[in-house]
This record gives sequence, C-alpha cells and structure tokens, in this order.
Amino acid sequence: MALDVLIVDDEQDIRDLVSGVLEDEGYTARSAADSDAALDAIRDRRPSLVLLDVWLQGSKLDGLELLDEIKRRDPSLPVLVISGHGNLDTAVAAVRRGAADFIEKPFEAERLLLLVSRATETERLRRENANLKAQVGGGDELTGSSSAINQVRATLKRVAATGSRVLITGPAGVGKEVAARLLHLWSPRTEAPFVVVSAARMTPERVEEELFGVEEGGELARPGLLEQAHGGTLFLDEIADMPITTQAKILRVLTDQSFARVGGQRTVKVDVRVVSATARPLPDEIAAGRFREDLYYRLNVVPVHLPPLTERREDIPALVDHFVARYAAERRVPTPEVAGDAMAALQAYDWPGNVRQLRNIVERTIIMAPGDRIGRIDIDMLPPEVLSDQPQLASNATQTAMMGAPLREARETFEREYLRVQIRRFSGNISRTASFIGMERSALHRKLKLLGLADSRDEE
Ligand SMILES: Nc1ncnc2c1ncn2[C@@H]1O[C@H](COP(=O)(O)OP(=O)(O)OP(=O)(O)O)[C@@H](O)[C@H]1O
Repeated sequence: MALDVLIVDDEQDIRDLVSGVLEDEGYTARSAADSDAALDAIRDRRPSLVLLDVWLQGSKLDGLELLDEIKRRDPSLPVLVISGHGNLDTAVAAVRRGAADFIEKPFEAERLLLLVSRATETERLRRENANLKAQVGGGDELTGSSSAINQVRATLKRVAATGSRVLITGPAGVGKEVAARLLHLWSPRTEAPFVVVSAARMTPERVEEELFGVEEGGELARPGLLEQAHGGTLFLDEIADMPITTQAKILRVLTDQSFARVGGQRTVKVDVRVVSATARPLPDEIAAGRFREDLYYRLNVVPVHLPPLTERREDIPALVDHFVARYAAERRVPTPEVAGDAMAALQAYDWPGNVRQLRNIVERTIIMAPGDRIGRIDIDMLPPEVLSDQPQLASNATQTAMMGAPLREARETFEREYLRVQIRRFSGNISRTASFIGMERSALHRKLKLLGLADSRDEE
C-alpha cells in the first residue's frame, strides 16, 4: 500500500503538480490549502509525510507556525519543507525547528522524489518490519493437499486480488489465521500492515479502545488497531466474542469506512480490508441474540471453511513432515525420519486441538528425543495421549471370538476391522485407501460390500 503524503500549499498549481508527480510514483497524495485544512487532514488520518510550503498565504498559521504545531502534536511525523527561491533563511530555520529537510522552488521532479523517499524511509522500514514480523510470526503456508485444503487455497488465491471481505470458519487450531495471513500476502495490500484484533484476548471494555483508539481533548492520544491497519488488512479473530455494542460500530466501519475514536467526535476515515474468523457458527449466535445479523451478512461475503483434521487425515503426513523439519532446524539437528508405524498412529489419532495440537506434539517429541535416537521418530517416542487414543484393530472380546472361530470366519473379522481402521485413516477416501493397502479400487469396493462395510463413507 502506498505511503500517504499530505501537500500543504496555498497555490493550487503547485498542489496539483506535486500530487501528480507523487501519484505517478505510487504514493497517495492529499492536499490542503491552509493550516486549518492541514491540521484537519492530519487528524483525520496520520499521513506518512507532510510536504509544507513555508510561504503560506491567507492561512491562520504561517508555514513555520504550522510546522511547530504539527511537531508539537506528533514529533515523529516527518515534514519536508518547500521554500521559495531566496528564502534560504526560512528553510534553514524550518530544519532547526524539526523539518526533515527542505527543497527550493522551482524544483525538479527527480529531486523532489529523492527527498520524499528519504524523508519517508523510517516509515517504509517500519512497514517492512511489521510485514516481515507478520510473515515470520505466522510463517506457515497452508500445508496439505487434501481436496478441502486445495479448495481453500484456490478460493484464497482468487479472492486475494479483490477487496472482498472473507469470513473464515472452522474449529480452534485449524489454521484460520494462517489462511487470513495468506490472503493478505497474496493481495495487493501485502506491503501494508496485517493487524490482528482478538476480542477473546481483551476485556470488553478494552476492545473499543484497542480497535478505535483514544482521543483526549480533541487530540489523538492513542491510535487504534483500525488506524494502524490503514491500507492493509484487519483480521478480526473470534468475531463472535465482540461485544454487541462494538458490533454496531464495526458495522459502520464496514459500511462507510469511517469511525470515531473513543472520547472523540471527529470522523476518522480508513481504508482496510476486513477478514474475520469464527469457531462458533454465527447463525447460532444470531439465534441466541448475541450476534447482529446485518453484520454477519456484511462480513460473510466470501465464506471459507477449514474442516477439522479428522476430516482430512490425508494432510497429516505432510503437516508432520513440515513441523518435524521446522523444529529439527530450530534445534540444529538433522531432520529425523518418521517411522511408518509412528506416522500411522499420528494419522489415526483424533486431534481435538487440530493443527495447533499436532504442531505442539511434534515439537515436544523432538525436544524429548534422547540424543541417540534423534535420527528417527519411532512410535514409542510419541506422547501417551496419542498412543492411548488409537483405534483398536479388535477388542479383546473380538480377539477371543476370532481364536475360537474357523480360519475363514476369523479372517473375515480381521479384514473387517483392518479395513474399518484404514478407511478412517483416509477420511473415507476409497481410492487412497486402496492405493495404501495395495488393492485395486474396484476390488476394494467389492470387498467392502461383501464384508457389509459398503456404507463406509465414500467421499470421492
Ligand atoms: N495448513 C497448515 N499448514 C501449516 N501450519 C498450519 C496449518 N494450519 C494451522 N497451522 C499452524 O497451526 C497453528 C494454529 O493455526 P491458527 O492460529 O491459524 O489456527 P486458528 O484456526 O486461527 O486457531 P484459533 O481459532 O484457536 O485462533 C499455527 O501455529 C499455525 O501456524
């Protein structure tokens, strides 16, 4: 997202000329003809730079006074001064009073762009940093190639380029924030900030201050997350936890991209893309009177659903490999191999905490691995919670019954149990199960019918 420059000049020609030059280079430009308009524009939204003509005619404050006022209110806001030919003294005085630099009229476009770029360097670095942090903090691509994940990835790619709002649903730890970060990364807003608002992690009283910022005595005291996200993406995590009074204000942000700070009267305008997430179904929250229906329709322009891991077990091996490689690199040890039986156990487990739990367990397993066994993760190295909750091939009673039965019958019982476990492992996908157990797909179908398992889910 472009850096935002405010041009303060009493001459319309200069304002137009400079706006044109800056916009051609990808900046966004706003203009003000006098000190009042300039201070208003800054209050509406903090620019990245003010370009100020020190010879301001017909203005309440002259150029130097306006410079002082801007610096008094916000010492870190850079101001680049334009001075008329022969006003070197004023320009020097301006630099002494806090201007970043000055440029003399008439000036070349090249020189102007150089100075603007220099004066906004801190801001640019700050943005790059925030962006890098956002990427490192999330870091993860959406690992997995199940049809559910492929579909999510395709939808994200398609809507990233548009400004559409996206509502991501799915249980805890399933990757909703990862999806939101990818959407931002693939969007034209990628250079601007990705800001997370998590209502679940704040007290209801704090939510509005955090989101909208605070004004005291008509002046900005603390910018909120919405303002910090200007030009970028605002991720409203666990939207169902937003207090109902805040929901009305968020609705206003969505309808006219503006809001008022806490304790403030003036309208602040922002340009943000809102992506929200929820683990609780919003229609239920609406029915219970805890969520505004009109807000739901505004947020849910493009729905994206991330199913729990149990519905896409075929993603588990790729996720395990991804986290094993990551944590081995962090521990500076070679990436261990994961033994077949260990992988099968991980794939069969139910993962109530979804990918977050899987990530934690892989991390714990690598940290706890004895030094001489770090080259390979065997089944006995997995934590007890995974091992104690494995589907049993056959209960004790079934085993006893099998031992008392003729071979043909015992074999049938075994096959039934074996196939039930394997089909579950591949989330009911017959082709994948067939390829894993080494049977033709049609033969497996016949077998399942014969064993009375044909009702097993066949999600192809
Ligand atoms: N498909 C995936 N590929 C790689 N990592 C993933 C994937 N899905 C989730 N993760 C990782 O799992 C963890 C949890 O993901 P995330 O925070 O996005 O989940 P969430 O759905 O937003 O959860 P919550 O609702 O609890 O905040 C993160 O560390 C994330 O990096």
